Amino acid sequence: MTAVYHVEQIRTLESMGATQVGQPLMQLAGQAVADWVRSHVPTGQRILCVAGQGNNGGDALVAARLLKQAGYQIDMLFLGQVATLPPDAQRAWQDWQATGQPCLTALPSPAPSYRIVIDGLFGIGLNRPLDAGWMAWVDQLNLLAAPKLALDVPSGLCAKTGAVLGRAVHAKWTMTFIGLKPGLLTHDGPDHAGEIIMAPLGLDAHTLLAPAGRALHGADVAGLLAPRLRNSHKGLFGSVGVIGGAAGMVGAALLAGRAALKLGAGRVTLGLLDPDAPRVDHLQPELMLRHAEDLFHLAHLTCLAVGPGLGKSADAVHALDLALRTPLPLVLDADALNLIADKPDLANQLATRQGTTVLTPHPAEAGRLLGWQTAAVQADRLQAATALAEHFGADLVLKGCGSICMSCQGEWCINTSGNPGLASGGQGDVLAGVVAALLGQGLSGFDAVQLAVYLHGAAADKLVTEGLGPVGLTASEIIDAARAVLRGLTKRG
Ligand SMILES: NC(=O)C1=CN([C@@H]2O[C@H](COP(=O)(O)OP(=O)(O)OC[C@H]3O[C@@H](n4cnc5c(N)ncnc54)[C@H](O)[C@@H]3O)[C@@H](O)[C@H]2O)[C@@H](O)CC1
Ligand SMILES: Nc1ncnc2c1ncn2[C@@H]1O[C@H](COP(=O)(O)OP(=O)(O)O)[C@@H](O)[C@H]1O
Ligand SMILES: [K+]
Repeated sequence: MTAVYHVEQIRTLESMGATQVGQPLMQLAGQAVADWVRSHVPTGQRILCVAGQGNNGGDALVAARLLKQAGYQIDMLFLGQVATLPPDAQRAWQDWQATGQPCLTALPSPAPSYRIVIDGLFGIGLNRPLDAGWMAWVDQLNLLAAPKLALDVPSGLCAKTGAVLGRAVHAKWTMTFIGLKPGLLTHDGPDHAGEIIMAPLGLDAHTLLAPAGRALHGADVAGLLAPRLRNSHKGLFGSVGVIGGAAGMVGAALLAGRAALKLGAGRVTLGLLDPDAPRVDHLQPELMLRHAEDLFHLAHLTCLAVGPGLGKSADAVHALDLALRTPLPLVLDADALNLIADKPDLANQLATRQGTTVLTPHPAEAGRLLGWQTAAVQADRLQAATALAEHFGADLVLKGCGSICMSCQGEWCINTSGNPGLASGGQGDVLAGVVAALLGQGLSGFDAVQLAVYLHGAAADKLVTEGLGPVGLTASEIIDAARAVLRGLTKRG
């Protein structure tokens, strides 16, 4: 379990930790940076250290001094005002001055060839968009060929949300202090943070403060599905129904159904809305293809996924209405979510239903459900997911880079698997099918969401590692790869 802390919690930990550790945390932060650089960059190399006007700059100043002492050539670019530096950073500035080395206020021209750039412009104190002057500085840093090591957070990235506030440093590595922040893991965070290096600064944050959430890794979901007894039968693994597949969108329901089957559902029946839908899936003849309304007469169903290729016809509304009235665990995706956003009656049914419900919105669908612009959802994905869970009392995933899994109780984690190979049509249908398969096998809504989201991303990562994609990765390919990843995550008997 990797803990994730809200920015305010990091501040609390800082003040608790300063007394626990017994020395200024900034010294420890600078020391951690210097230690890391010394183990990655040969002594004597030229390094650019950039410090801004807060404690993030103080970390850079401490690291610069220690690296200078260790024999590196340091160009110290200081972009703050000495008089307004916070006390610890001011001390770090004085210590740098005492080395007799200058502080630059502009990059040398032409820019020297640096081995590495240390970014200490802004950390968790960034609280508003960068103005043109700061953006120009970030642009200058990004233009340098040397790889960047961001301190705590890539400058310009909001540590809380992962939104770029105007412009942000593209780091190859981010050394983050005390604990992970949500913004490193979601939205634009992963593209800017690069590899994350944790520097706890001697604090055992966990024992001081319960984290707000978690980063989702394979170890968190390994063993959620128990190994199967030899004396098993298909009735033990769920009978999943998928409702969708209106004219022109039958493929979406097929993808969800195939995914449910290959991720272990005992039986899968598709309820298709297209009157001319095929009666058999020749690629996956194990699927049973029916008309949508037929599904409500099947006594053996244990779980329903509604939405893949559903459309917004009267028949779709009727099927969704019936589904919401069943006590079955439900997965609601795509147009099922859009219909709920459009129709207060359906929204009310969802908010008051008793059974397990899992919502799988992408940001635009989440925005429709909340009455927010998509941009507002992306501007604070965690807040949007929290608002959805509170409003509908459902477990959910807010999809996209750094998918947020949120329980109906407000427990959350941010997925670390996946890549842009998943940004193609049909991938959401597959995810909905995987969630349904796992609900069918008896997982709770939140466990099913976490395992499905992790598997879906890890499947894409596996394919990329094997040399497929990410460009052109198809949803169909994800299904078999997810099955292979699941095999590795299931407890051995
Ligand atoms: N306080 C502590 O005990 C520790 C703090 N640490 C470092 O301190 C950082 C936080 O320090 P600060 O709170 O000083 O914050 P920052 O150093 O992130 O920057 C805050 C400063 O930038 C200004 N600012 C914010 N947004 C701006 C914008 N868009 N344009 C221009 N100026 C803007 C603020 O007014 C403030 O002066 C952490 O990220 C971490 O790097 C570490 O040294 C660990 C210990
Ligand atoms: N850049 C990305 N990184 C990680 N996961 C992604 C990325 N882009 C898309 N995904 C994932 O792929 C899936 C796409 O779902 P969705 O947008 O509903 O697709 P569709 O409607 O075409 O089926 C989601 O699970 C989403 O989290
Ligand atoms: K920074």
